[in-house]
Amino acid sequence: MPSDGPPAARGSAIARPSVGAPLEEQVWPATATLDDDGVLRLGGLRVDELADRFGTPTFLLDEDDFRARARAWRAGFPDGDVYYAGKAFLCRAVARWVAQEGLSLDVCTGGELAVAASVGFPPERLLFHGNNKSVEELSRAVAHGVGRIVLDSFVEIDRLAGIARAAGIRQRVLIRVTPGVEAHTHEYIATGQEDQKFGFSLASGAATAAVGQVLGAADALELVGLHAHIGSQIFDTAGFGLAAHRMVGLLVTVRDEHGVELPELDLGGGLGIAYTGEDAPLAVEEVADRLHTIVGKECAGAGLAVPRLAVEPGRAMVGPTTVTLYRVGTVKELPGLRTYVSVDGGMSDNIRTALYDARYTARLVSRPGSAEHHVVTLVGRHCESGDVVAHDVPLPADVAPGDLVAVPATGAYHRSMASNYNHVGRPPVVAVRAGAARVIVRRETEDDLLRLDVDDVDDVDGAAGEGSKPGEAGR
Ligand SMILES: Cc1ncc(COP(=O)(O)O)c(C=O)c1O
Ligand SMILES: N[C@@H](CCCC[NH3+])C(=O)O
Repeated sequence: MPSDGPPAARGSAIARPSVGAPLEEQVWPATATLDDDGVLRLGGLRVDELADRFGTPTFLLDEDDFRARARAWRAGFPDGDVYYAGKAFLCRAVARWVAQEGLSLDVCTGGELAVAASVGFPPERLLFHGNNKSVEELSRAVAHGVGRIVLDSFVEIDRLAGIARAAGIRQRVLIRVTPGVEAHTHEYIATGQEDQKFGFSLASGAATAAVGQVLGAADALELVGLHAHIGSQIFDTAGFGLAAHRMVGLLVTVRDEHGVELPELDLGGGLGIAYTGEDAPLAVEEVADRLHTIVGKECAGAGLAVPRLAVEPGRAMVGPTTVTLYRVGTVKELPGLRTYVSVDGGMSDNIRTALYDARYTARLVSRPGSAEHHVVTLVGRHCESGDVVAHDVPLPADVAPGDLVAVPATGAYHRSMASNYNHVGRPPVVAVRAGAARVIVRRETEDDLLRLDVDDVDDVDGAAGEGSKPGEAGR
C-alpha cells in the first residue's frame, strides 16, 4: 500500500543534489515555494518567521489550498452532495470554510456536532455517522435538525425511531451498508469487508433486513438512501467502482422487494493522498467521473432513476493542505547503525507512523543545508522507541539543532488524532493565506492540561493552599 507499510531497508549515507531541489508538487500544499535562501514559504509567508511568531511544533494550514480542493469536489458533484468528513480535521474556522464553499458536513460525535452548531452550520447540510451513537447524541441530532442520520445497527433503528417519535419529527435517514469490497489499504482503515464493526452486511442479507425495519418505522424515519464507505487512503478506482456497482444492485433489490426507489446514494470518502513522492493519487475529477458513469450505466440497465450522489472526502480535502513545522533539538549518530534526528513533537502530533507504519517525507526548511544527504530517522520527544515521525528520510548531512524541519501532508488525522502523551500540549493550527497568518486552533498550554486535574489538596504533604495552583504552572 503506498505510503503505509513497513519501512524499507534503512541505509545510512547517500549523496543527493537536493540543495534547492524543487518541492514535490503532489506532496506540498499548493502555495508552497522556496526562497533563494532555502526557506519554505506557505501562503506567502516564510516559515522561519512563522516559527518565531507561533513557536514549534505548529500545523501550518494553507487556506487557499483547502478552499480550492473544496471547490474541486463541489464541481465534481454538481448535482450531488459533498460532505466534508470532519473527523479528518475540524475546528470552527474549517466548519465555516466548508459552509462558505457550499459543501455539507459529516460529523460522527456530539463533539463534532457541537463545533458545527457553534458556527451556525446549516443543520440540514449535516450528516451524522457512527456505529455507537449514544441516546443523548441521537436526541441532540434530532433536536438540532440534522439533515441525515446514517443508521448503523438494528438496535439503533429502534432507538432513533423512538427518539424521533417522541420529538414528533420524521427523521431522514440512510442505511450504512458493507458491500464486501476489500479496499487495498491498511487493515485498520479498511471498512468495506464483511468482518468489521460498521454497518449492515450486504452478503448476509442484513442490509435488506434493515431496509425492511426502517420502512416499518416510516412514521418516524424517512429512508432517503443507502450509504457505503469502503475504507481510507485508496489509490485505485476499482474498489469505488465495485462498491457503486453493488450498491446500485441493492437499490434494485429494494425496489423489487419493497416497491420503493430510494433517491440518494452516498458512496463515502476514502480517496488517497500523496505522503511521499512515490504516491500518485487519483484526481477528484477522475473519481467523480468514474462514479457518475458506473451509477448512470447501472441504473439505466435496471430502469432505475439515477439517485442523487453523495461523497464524504476527509483526507483528500485537508490532508495535503497542511505541513507540520518542527524544530530540531538533537542529532544522534550511531556509527554503522543510523542517525536519529529528534524534533520537538512526535507521536503526540503524528500517531499515524506508529499506528499504520505510515511513510512520510521531511525537509530542512530554514536553510539549504549541505549537498550531501544522510538517510535518517526523524523521531519525536516522547518516552517511547516507537515515537517515530518519519522513517528513512534524506536530510542534509549537516542538519543541526535549531534547524526547522517540515513534514508535509499532515492535515488529516494528525491534529484530530493528537494526544497529550507525556503531558505535552497539542500544537496550534495556523491558517496562512495571501501573506497573512491566523491562529485557528491555539496551542495547548500546561495550564490547559492542569485544568482537568481534580484534587482537593495542593501539595505533596496534603496541606491545602501550599502548592502551585494550575494557573501558576509552567511560569
Ligand atoms: C463513514 C466515513 N466517511 C468518510 C470518511 C472519510 O474518509 P477519508 O478521510 O479517507 O476521505 C470516513 C473515514 O474513513 C468514514 O468512516
Ligand atoms: N485515521 C485514519 C483514517 C481513519 C478514517 C476514518 N474512518 C488515518 O489516519 O489514516
